[in-house]
Amino acid sequence: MKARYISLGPLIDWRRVNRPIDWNEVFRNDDPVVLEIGFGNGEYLIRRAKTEANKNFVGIEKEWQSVWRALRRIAQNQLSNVRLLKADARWAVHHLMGTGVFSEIYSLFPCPWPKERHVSRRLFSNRCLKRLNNSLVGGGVLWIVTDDDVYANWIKEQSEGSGFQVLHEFIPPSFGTKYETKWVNEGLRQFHKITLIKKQDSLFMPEGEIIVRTYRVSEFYPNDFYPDPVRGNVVVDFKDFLYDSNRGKALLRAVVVEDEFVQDFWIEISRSRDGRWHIKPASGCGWIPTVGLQKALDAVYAYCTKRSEQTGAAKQS
Ligand SMILES: C[S@@+](CC[C@H](N)C(=O)[O-])C[C@H]1O[C@@H](n2cnc3c(N)ncnc32)[C@H](O)[C@@H]1O
Repeated sequence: MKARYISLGPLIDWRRVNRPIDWNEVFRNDDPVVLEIGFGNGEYLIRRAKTEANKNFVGIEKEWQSVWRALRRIAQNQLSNVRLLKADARWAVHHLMGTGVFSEIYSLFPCPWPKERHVSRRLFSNRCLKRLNNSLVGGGVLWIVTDDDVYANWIKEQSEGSGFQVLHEFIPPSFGTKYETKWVNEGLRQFHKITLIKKQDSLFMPEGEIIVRTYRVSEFYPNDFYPDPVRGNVVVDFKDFLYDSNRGKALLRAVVVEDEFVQDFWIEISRSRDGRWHIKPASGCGWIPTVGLQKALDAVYAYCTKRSEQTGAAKQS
């Protein structure tokens, strides 16, 4: 059987590029750039990229399988005007997108998270809408299609003070995506379309770039290791702790909640050749450099330093 290769070329490795991303540089032209959030299998994104060759298309999606399917479609259609980001949009819109860069942003059937306790997981919160306003060009349009009445009204409420004029209409199916087909098969004949037209800047100040510091401590005491949790705008809880004395390595699991964004990752504390201990987020956990992640590292560092002082003093006395 003939092997099939799918180029990873259209997938942007956002850990290695300058942020915010310079789309003119990425596409090597200054054509308008359109962003789709949560593209799923990418049917609509690819269809538009094929028919609107004078525009560039960027898709964000958090699931690998979806990204993979979209990459396959890009390869099959030999498209050069599409790029994909495998990222959580709740983080990416704040850290990767830049200001005044998109002519249009849209999302088809975003997860409505209907349960009250999951409201914080919804995309298109007031903070997110303000940020999306910033990343649109003047007069740019953000539109969202949903089957969910509650979610449609929630988005309208969230748009308060975001600099958008809001239009609400009902439209028939026309996108041909997996979720549209699913709802049509379940009998739905029309969907909510919320169109937000940028009328003024939202005055939202983007957060600065976070640089994750690696800490060094001279002593490390692994017994009963439990740094204090962090409370406030950012919530950090420390969970499991694993220690391997032979390898001089410990792993501490941290759960960081900041705004609508949750990260669950391991912090590595390892001894280097000079005998000192390094505290850093462990590689391979898919963490993202945020204020919350920095606070988690700060808390571990503060705890290690405090224990080092206490235990050192106890040893001396
Ligand atoms: C209900 S599906 C809709 C998919 C597609 N637009 C369609 O119409 O078939 C929602 C999609 O958004 C993606 N998604 C949900 N939350 C996301 C987030 N925070 N960042 C990026 N993608 C997200 C999901 O992985 C999923 O593919």
